[in-house]
Amino acid sequence: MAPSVPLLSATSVTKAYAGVPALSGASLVVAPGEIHALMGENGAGKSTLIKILAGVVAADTAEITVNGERVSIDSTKAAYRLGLRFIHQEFNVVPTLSVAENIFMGRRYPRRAGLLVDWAELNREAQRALDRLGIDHIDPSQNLGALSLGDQMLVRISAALLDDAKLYVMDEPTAALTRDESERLFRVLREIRASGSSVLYVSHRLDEIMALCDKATVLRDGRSIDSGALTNITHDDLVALMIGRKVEEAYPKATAKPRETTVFAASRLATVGLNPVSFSLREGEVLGIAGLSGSGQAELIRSIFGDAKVTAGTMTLSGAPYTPSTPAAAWQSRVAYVPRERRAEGLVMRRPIFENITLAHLKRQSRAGTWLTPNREKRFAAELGANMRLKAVGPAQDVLELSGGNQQKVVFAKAVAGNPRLLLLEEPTRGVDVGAKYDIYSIVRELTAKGAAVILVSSDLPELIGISDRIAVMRQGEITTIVDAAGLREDDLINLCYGRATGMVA
Ligand SMILES: Nc1ncnc2c1ncn2[C@@H]1O[C@H](COP(=O)(O)OP(=O)(O)OP(=O)(O)O)[C@@H](O)[C@H]1O
Repeated sequence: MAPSVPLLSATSVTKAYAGVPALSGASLVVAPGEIHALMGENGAGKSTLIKILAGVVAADTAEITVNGERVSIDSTKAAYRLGLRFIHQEFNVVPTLSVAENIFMGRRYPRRAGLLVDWAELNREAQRALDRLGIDHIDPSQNLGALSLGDQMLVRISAALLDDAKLYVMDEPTAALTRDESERLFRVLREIRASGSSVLYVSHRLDEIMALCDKATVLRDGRSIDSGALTNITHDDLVALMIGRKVEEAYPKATAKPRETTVFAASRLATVGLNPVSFSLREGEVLGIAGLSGSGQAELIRSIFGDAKVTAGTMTLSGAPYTPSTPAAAWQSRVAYVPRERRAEGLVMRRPIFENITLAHLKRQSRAGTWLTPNREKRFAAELGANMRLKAVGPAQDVLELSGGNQQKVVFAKAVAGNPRLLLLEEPTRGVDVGAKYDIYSIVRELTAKGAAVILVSSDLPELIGISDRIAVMRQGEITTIVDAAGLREDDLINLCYGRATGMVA
């Protein structure tokens, strides 16, 4: 049988930013009717390759064919005309327009008498697009910007699925989705494959890739290290390919047990969206927070971080009343926070790495009289960066220029820089590669060994079980139970989140 013509082939792709290579002769070949994973460590070059295919970034060199024909992709329009669709966090949305307007952006709106936009029909058509993903909780007439990140992603995906394209490129589509939403997306992706179109799928979630994808291409340092079917490769081999070393285990072992001293306590703490909750945390303890998204996790974290008006109840920190009125006050009390929406909340994109890391701590540091000078700041940031294998030219590089996963490492470095007593983590390893995840967990362990307490909100259940000492389950704004993490099984935790009986807790 003659080998089939690839749907897309990109070879000898090179790209350097200010002389620093991001891609050095990478290649990618996608066949018709397959789901193809694009994998690699943070900074390996995945996004750069995708942006080149999307016509957003110009390659220095590239040979690209679509259905066997040589093409040049010099604009987003050119990519669109070739039947390539991109679903990307950063592309193609206007938060101030409605969901329906975003879905139909660049397309002809339905009109009445050929003149006036028929808004009712536009909304109905948008609802039909959402229906394909089984979405019935999003109102097509509301502003896109008012939706959660997960819902915004669902809208983007619905829009891309409107017309029959050849290749759908998705960069971490499930990062902000719940388990159910992800499952619905996977069903649609399998339909796309069955219809003969293809999907290029970028993700750091190996389990997802193993379950969904047919083939994978692994990038490392801007080169394609390997490409092939996923049938005969193990999870561990894939990890080793990606990061060039073996990771022995997913979670570093705790070296110390939580101590007796209480660091933080909440007593009947409440805010809008959070019914009274009470719990306490000991030195060196990690309390995981599980629950379906929107169960009150964000409200709990914001209350502790001085970013939500506490309506009832009290908090103590190291035994003293703790009433942070602003996030700045929380930082001053050595309560640190890694937010989930790092772009919006965690970083000043057009400032250097070292400033981002030390910004929140400067006041206290200047009082203590240490690392005041920019050089000291830079050295300190460089050391922290090295601990986390931050891939950057140096501490003076602007955060904007880093890959997504490396930006997340900067947010994490900022949080640990002030030696926190209480560390609040919301999805701290989202978008972070397996090797760096391990490094982040190791730093959490180092902090707890020194006596810090951690509250970890995560939708990654193995991570919650692997890192936490105890797990509080939240449902409808309440903590319904707190269980020990040791020996807890994933499906028991899922059942607790959904409020189903498990037989394991009274
Ligand atoms: N606009 C830019 N200016 C300078 N350097 C950049 C820019 N965009 C990306 N880079 C660099 O190119 C390299 C590849 O980054 P890229 O975003 O393609 O990685 P990635 O594989 O998508 O990583 P991640 O998994 O973290 O998203 C990185 O070293 C990054 O710092």
